[in-house]
Amino acid sequence: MNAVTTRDVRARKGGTPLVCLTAYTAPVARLLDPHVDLLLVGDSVGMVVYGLETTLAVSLDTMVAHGAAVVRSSERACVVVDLPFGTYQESPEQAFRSAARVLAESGCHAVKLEGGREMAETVAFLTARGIPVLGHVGLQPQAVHTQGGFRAQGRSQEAAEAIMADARAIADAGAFAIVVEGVVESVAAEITEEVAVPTIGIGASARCDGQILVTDDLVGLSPSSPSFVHRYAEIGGTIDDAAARYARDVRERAFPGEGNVYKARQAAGGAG
Ligand SMILES: Nc1nc(=O)c2c([nH]1)NC[C@@H]1CN(c3ccc(C(=O)N[C@@H](CCC(=O)O)C(=O)O)cc3)CN21
Ligand SMILES: CC(C)C(=O)C(=O)O
Ligand SMILES: [Mg+2]
Repeated sequence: MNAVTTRDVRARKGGTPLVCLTAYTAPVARLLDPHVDLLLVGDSVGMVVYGLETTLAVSLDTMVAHGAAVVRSSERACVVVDLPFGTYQESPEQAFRSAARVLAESGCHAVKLEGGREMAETVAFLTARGIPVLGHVGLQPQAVHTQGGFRAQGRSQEAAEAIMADARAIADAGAFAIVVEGVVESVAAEITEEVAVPTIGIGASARCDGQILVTDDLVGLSPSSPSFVHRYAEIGGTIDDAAARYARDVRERAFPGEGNVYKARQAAGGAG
């Protein structure tokens, strides 16, 4: 089991900001693990890795497969796996079955689910039965069709109060932390002040107890990224350059060279 537990995450309320990133694959998990407190196997995998337009079509099997890869390739970070659309909203019992499968088959520490007051009963049901839950309020990508697209939430006083009530309900139900996505700074600040567990912001200002980003956005692998992202690298350009040089070398027969071929064995009795 990885070193950072969900209890450690919860205890960081008001302390050094929690460093969180998404990971979907073994090589990326291995690289990020020493640097972060929490690795999220997000259902954004559907958009980022599988080229889907939304996260809605991501299956539990997909989350289990990527979750297991990330768990196998990390030793420090707390690993959390998103429950995908349609695998938890129906009832607390459905959520428990889905979450139990994810924990058993991936080896992760916790699950994340989107939603506010309507999901509080489910969060309490899971936490009472041994499954730590990370909440997710504000912009909820699985609610893209009811929230009017991937757009900032809580801009009116009324909407801000609704998100505040959602965060409070999820925290009171036992979530160990809450992702707060796509809200203005004043709303993030108020939630962070009011709820007892850490807030982890994405596009929600610095007034949170931690931050999370999609790693492909961070490193410049996504073709485009939301405006709140800072691209710390441009890996896309590096891959483009490598592919262009490889293509040129193959066409010019400059690759493979002398050092890139298997040598025939000098065995007695001739070729082999
Ligand atoms: N690559 C990637 N990064 C993400 O942060 C991310 C995903 N994919 N997929 C799942 C969700 C969807 N999210 C998104 C997707 C798009 C915007 C976006 O385009 N936002 C606009 C503003 C839109 C508005 O408020 O009207 C922006 O410019 O930031 C934001 C969050 C966050 N998540
Ligand atoms: C953006 C984060 C919070 C997420 O839910 C995901 O990557 O799926
Ligand atoms: Mg997600």
